[in-house]
Amino acid sequence: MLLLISPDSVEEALDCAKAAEHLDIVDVKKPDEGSLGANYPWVIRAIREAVPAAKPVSATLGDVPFKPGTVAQAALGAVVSGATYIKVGLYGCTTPEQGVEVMRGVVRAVKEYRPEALVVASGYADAHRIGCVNPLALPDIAARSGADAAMLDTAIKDGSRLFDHVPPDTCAEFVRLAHAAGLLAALAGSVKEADLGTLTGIGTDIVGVRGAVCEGGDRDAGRIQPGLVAAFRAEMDRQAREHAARVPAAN
Ligand SMILES: O=C[C@H](O)COP(=O)(O)O
Repeated sequence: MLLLISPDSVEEALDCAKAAEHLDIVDVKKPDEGSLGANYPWVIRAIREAVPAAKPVSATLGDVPFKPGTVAQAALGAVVSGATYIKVGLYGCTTPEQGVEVMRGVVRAVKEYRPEALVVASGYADAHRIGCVNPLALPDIAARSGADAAMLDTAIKDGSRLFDHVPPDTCAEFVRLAHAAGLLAALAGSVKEADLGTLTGIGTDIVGVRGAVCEGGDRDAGRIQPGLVAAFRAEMDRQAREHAARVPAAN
């Protein structure tokens, strides 16, 4: 399982760089503009320069409306700025067809510029609270649009967590559907160390985290702490070892 950490500024990205050996993807966002809030192109560029070249930089395009042209143009902005994972929060899409239309535009904009970049279609575990597409529709939306990964995060960061809205069995089904379609499966939403055993067990490819590695567990007021990133990674590695010992045939 890969660890994606979401700094909100160049300063926090430098803290991530100090813990670079413990993380896999640096995910640029602007949490004060929403759960998948988009940051400025110059911040993406500066963060790309601040973290080791071997670590991919991801950028979120925002909790986007159903405006496929607008979102495709934003996607090009993110990839030109140096991101090689492009994450789209399908906030304003109420049907799978709308999601596919938005994602097709993003995939074309990104892949025409940088074919090896990965496109991530993200839905929301608490979709029922905001009226957007069902979490289990995401793997199909991602596959039909040519994206590389399907993801879930929480839209409303009020302390409720991924498993409060999408229980582990349903997350397992999400991962199964993504893998059956040849996609990576990414999960996030106030994930804590205690969730890592379950996330490992169901075969999650990428876990996205912010609050759990911020001072005081506070994703808004707290800053990312390199020591917390290292501790989170140590627990991930411990869970991976335990899982491998339990299910040797799968490894
Ligand atoms: O993509 C990952 C998210 O930023 C997760 O943030 P969170 O752990 O604070 O919910």
